[in-house]
Amino acid sequence: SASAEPAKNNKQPAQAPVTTTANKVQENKNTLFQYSTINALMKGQFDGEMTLGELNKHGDTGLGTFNGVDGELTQLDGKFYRYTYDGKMVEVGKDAKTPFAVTTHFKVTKTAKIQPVKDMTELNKQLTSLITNKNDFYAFKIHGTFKTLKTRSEEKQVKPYPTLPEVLKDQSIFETENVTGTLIGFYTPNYAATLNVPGFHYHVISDDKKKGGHVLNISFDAATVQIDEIGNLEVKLPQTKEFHDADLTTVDPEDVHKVETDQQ
Ligand SMILES: C[C@H](O)[C@](C)(O)C(=O)O
Ligand SMILES: [Zn+2]
Repeated sequence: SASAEPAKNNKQPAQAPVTTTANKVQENKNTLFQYSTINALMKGQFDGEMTLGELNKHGDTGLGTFNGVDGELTQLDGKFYRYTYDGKMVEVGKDAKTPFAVTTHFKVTKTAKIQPVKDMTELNKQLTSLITNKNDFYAFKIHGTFKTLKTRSEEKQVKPYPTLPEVLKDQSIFETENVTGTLIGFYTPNYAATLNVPGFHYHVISDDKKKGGHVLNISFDAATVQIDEIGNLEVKLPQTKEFHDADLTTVDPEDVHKVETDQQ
């Protein structure tokens, strides 16, 4: 018999899924990629497997450190720089490895005016007022002339590695004035404090690529901040024995706060 005509599908076409603006925004939000976790770094896991070349696939703007915690890592426009223990800024090739770094393909979702900032507490307060979703992650970029800048770096360690707080007891500190450059910052919600530095974490690099490091304090006149609201987090977990064997729940976020901020 003649093959029956396929039954007319007289059903209405399936309704397109209703997407709320939130979902729509969610789909378009950026991703933060990080290798390893701050708790692993705090416990002295200073040798990662991830190369900067690999990291670069996940972002063009970021911060972190190098294996052996050999100085401060700042990534700007897809290039990596090390601010060394003795205060030199050197560009680093893509074969170098990192035990902890965060990066994103920086995408400006909003810009805002920042009023004069007398210290980091003030900067954090102003950026907090610009954070619309406190449980999202954020990346920031501020290009300007920093009236005062206090940064740190640390010396390359040898095995058996101490903990990060042990290393940073001997951090080197640099205080400079009138530095023109780019401040790169990340905001991590407190609920993610075992993964990344809770609150704000900034690294800086001068336009002349001579100064930089992990920012302990800063002041500047009015500036414009570029904000990148992040709605996705990708954590690459080290496939190392030390990562698999570690108890990563015993780090006190207060200890992280202490090593990440100005204690002097
Ligand atoms: C050790 C270095 O300063 C790093 C990873 O940027 C940080 O912990 O703040
Ligand atoms: Zn840092």
